[in-house]
Parts: sequence; C-alpha cells; structure tokens
Amino acid sequence: MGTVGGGTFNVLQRNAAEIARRAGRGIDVAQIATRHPNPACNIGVTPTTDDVFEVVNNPEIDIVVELIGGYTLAKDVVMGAIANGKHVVTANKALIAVHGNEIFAAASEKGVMVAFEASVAGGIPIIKALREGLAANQIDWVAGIINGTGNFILTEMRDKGRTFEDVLAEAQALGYAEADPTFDVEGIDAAHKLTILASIAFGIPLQFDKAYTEGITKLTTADVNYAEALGYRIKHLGVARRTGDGVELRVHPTLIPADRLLANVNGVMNAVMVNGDAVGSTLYYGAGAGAEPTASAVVADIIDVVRTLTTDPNNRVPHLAFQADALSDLPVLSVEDVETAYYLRLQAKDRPGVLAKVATILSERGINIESIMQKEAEEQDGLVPIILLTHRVLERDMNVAIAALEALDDIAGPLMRVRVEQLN
Ligand SMILES: NC(=O)c1ccc[n+]([C@@H]2O[C@H](COP(=O)([O-])OP(=O)(O)OC[C@H]3O[C@@H](n4cnc5c(N)ncnc54)[C@H](O)[C@@H]3O)[C@@H](O)[C@H]2O)c1
Ligand SMILES: N[C@@H](CCO)C(=O)O
Ligand code: NA
Repeated sequence: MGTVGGGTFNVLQRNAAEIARRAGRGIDVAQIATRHPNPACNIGVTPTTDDVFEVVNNPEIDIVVELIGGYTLAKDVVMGAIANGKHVVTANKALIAVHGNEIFAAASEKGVMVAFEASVAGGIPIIKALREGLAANQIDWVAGIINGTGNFILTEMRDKGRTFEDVLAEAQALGYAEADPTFDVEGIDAAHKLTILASIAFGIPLQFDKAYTEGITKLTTADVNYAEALGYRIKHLGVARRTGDGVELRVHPTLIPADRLLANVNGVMNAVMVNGDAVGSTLYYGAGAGAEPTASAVVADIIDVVRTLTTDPNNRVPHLAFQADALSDLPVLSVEDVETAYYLRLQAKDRPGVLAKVATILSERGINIESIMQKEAEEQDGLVPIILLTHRVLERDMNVAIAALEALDDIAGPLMRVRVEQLN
C-alpha cells in the first residue's frame, strides 16, 4: 500500500464496474499485506495482514500483485506465489531485469502468467505495444526517456535553473523516485527498464549485467546551456539497437537535436521510440511514474490475466514476446563497439595554440570536428571552456583520443563527454 499499491487499490475500486465489463467478471481485492495504512486509500472492510506470505499462501487468491520493490522479499513473494500456482502482476523492474529469466521459467513450468507492464515507463503500454502490436516486425532499435525522476530533474534544471539536489528532493516527495534514488540518478533504474525492453524487442534473455549504465550526476547547468546553444537538448536516454554484430544496450545522457519529439518530452513524462522494419518509427508517450499512471498499467495487467484464466497456458502471449525455447543468443556488445557522435567540453588554460593542439589530437585519430565553440575565460579560475561536436566515431577510438587530450598540459581536469544521437 505504498505509492503504486495505493493507486492500484483506488483505481480498482473507482472503476470497478467498467473493469468488470472489460474483464468479463468482477475483480475483488481479497487481502492486502501492508505495514502502514495509506492515507490516500479507504480500504473499508478489505482484510489486511502484516505478513505478505499470508497473501502468497491464501487459497482464495488467484493473482498476487507485488508492489513492494527490491530484489529480496519481492523475489520470495513472486516465487512463492508462482510455486502456489498463482499468477503475478508486478511493477518491479529491478526484480524482472535481474531475476526475470528464473521467474519466467518457474512461471512457465507452473502454467501461470507474470505480468509487468508497470515496470517500464509507468502508465505507457509499451510492453503491450512491443510484444503484441509490433509482433510482425524485426525491431531495429528502441530509444527512450524511461526514468521520470531523471527527466524531471533535467527539465527543471534547464527551464528554471534549479539545482540538482532541490529537484531530486521534490521528485522524492511526489513519489516518483526509487526507495534508493541513486537508482534513478545513476541510470540503474533506466538500465533495468532498457534490459526488459531489449529482451522483448530482440528475443534475447534478460542480461542486465551487460548493460552500459551512466547517470546524470556529472552533468552541469553549463552543459545543459551549451547543448542548447548548439541546437540540442540533453536527455537521459536508454538505447537498444541491433547491429550486424549484436545488440547495443546503453543508458547515458544524450544530446538530441532540439526539434526531435524526444527532445521535447519534459518533466516526469516518459517516451519510447521504436523502429521496426515494417512499421518504421513509432512513438509512445505518457506519465512514467506516479501513483495512478502506474496503477493504470498494473490494473490493465490484472485484467489481462483475468481474461486468460481460462485459456490454454501454451497459447498465451509469451513473457518476453518470443517463445521461451526460441530466444536468440545475439550477443550484447561492449560499449567500446558503439559508434556515436560526441559533445566534448574541455577546460583549457588561457594560452595561445590550445585549440590547434586539440584539433591535431582529434584529426590524428581520424575524428572529424563538426563544430567548435570557445567561450570567454571564466572569472574565478581563468579557464576557457572549449565545446566540440564531433562526427561519429567508435567509442574505443574516442577513449584513446580523450586520454591524449586529458594528458595535455594546457587542459585542466577531466573532460566532459556526452554522446549525440540524431534519432531519425
Ligand atoms: N512510484 C512510481 O512511480 C513507480 C512507477 C513504476 C514502478 N514502480 C515500482 O513499484 C514498486 C513499488 O514502488 P512504490 O513507489 O509504490 O514504493 P513505496 O515505497 O511507496 O511502496 C512500497 C510499499 O511496500 C511496503 N512494504 C515493504 N515491505 C513490506 C512487507 N514486508 N509487507 C508489507 N508491505 C511492505 C512499504 O511499507 C511501502 O508501503 C517498486 O518496485 C517500484 O520500482 C514505482
Ligand atoms: N523511479 C522511477 C519510477 C517509475 O518506474 C522513475 O522515476 O521513472
Ligand atoms: Na508501461
């Protein structure tokens, strides 16, 4: 009965009649495991317990809805429910991304469903779109803003000049952030979600440990403003792309041309772009976090499960869209094998000839410069910010160039790099 649990209870009550007309029967909340009452809910006479395993073992319950979070207790609840032959609905992307292969195998063995629409992009029905609506396609890439807290922080920094810490505190108060908000700002939550999207898009096992994960904590207001001056916005993006060699799986801040739809997704809103060979580019947009937007996805999953209660388990939509025995071993690529354009920000000492040295280091490594911006020396430290946009280059080659640039006497401190995506 936390943020999402409370929202789920309220939506089930408020829309009970419509839900019953859709599901073909009424859906009752038989029992709630809760440690604290949720002031936003009037649970009336619904039985409660402080022992989650009472719910897991309650013979009257068909569907266990796990909205606790985390990998430990939540895993015991989900595996226990499956072992008892109950269907599971969860919003827990951490659990699915890390233990999903094991959970789905157990569920298939028992002939039960595990539904997890709320785990990715909150209320946006992206899993349904990928798994069912786009089932005809070879998916080429998926790119999305899939952490509401991070997008809220970047938007408020850009629009109102607010500080990172100030906006994060507000996101926590609004119930958007994870129990441990470093999951949001260090990109772990987005990597969990991207792992799930990639498996469904490409038919590969869940491989969270292979995802490249970078958060938004190193970005400065200056970077946000320089990107703006260059005609770009900085967004925290998850990208999963099929190449000739395998699958790119990466989460990082990204410069996107300011006129792209994804560049204009603001606040707690999420958006996922999916490119399929038949359909072309499609875009899914909506609230990525919050009590009722997330509950919308949880309740839709409950309805889906209710509708399939009577169907042959072998004819249900597979958990990862592809049949479990037909997953592919397409490798997840190292981030060093990824090719993108780059935004680089260097702090140069105010001496003549620095720009020429920088350009030489890049050109010696075959890295072409798209544009250069040199600012006035900063008052406090006398350092001159140099901002570069490069053409596309392999990450492994860019790493070598960056090491050479950082070794220059004329360059102070580490260099800032942000990958650039055109998203055409
Ligand atoms: N908040 C969102 O916008 C959002 C969106 C999508 C997915 N999610 C996911 O949904 C899940 C829940 O997130 P939340 O934001 O509602 O968190 P929350 O902290 O508001 O709620 C979790 C609840 O679990 C309860 N709980 C913990 N241990 C328990 C136990 N032993 N018995 C009974 N209750 C127990 C806590 O008291 C709390 O009320 C997480 O997996 C989260 O990642 C959240
Ligand atoms: N903490 C997550 C919740 C939704 O999954 C976010 O901010 O996107
Ligand atoms: Na969703």
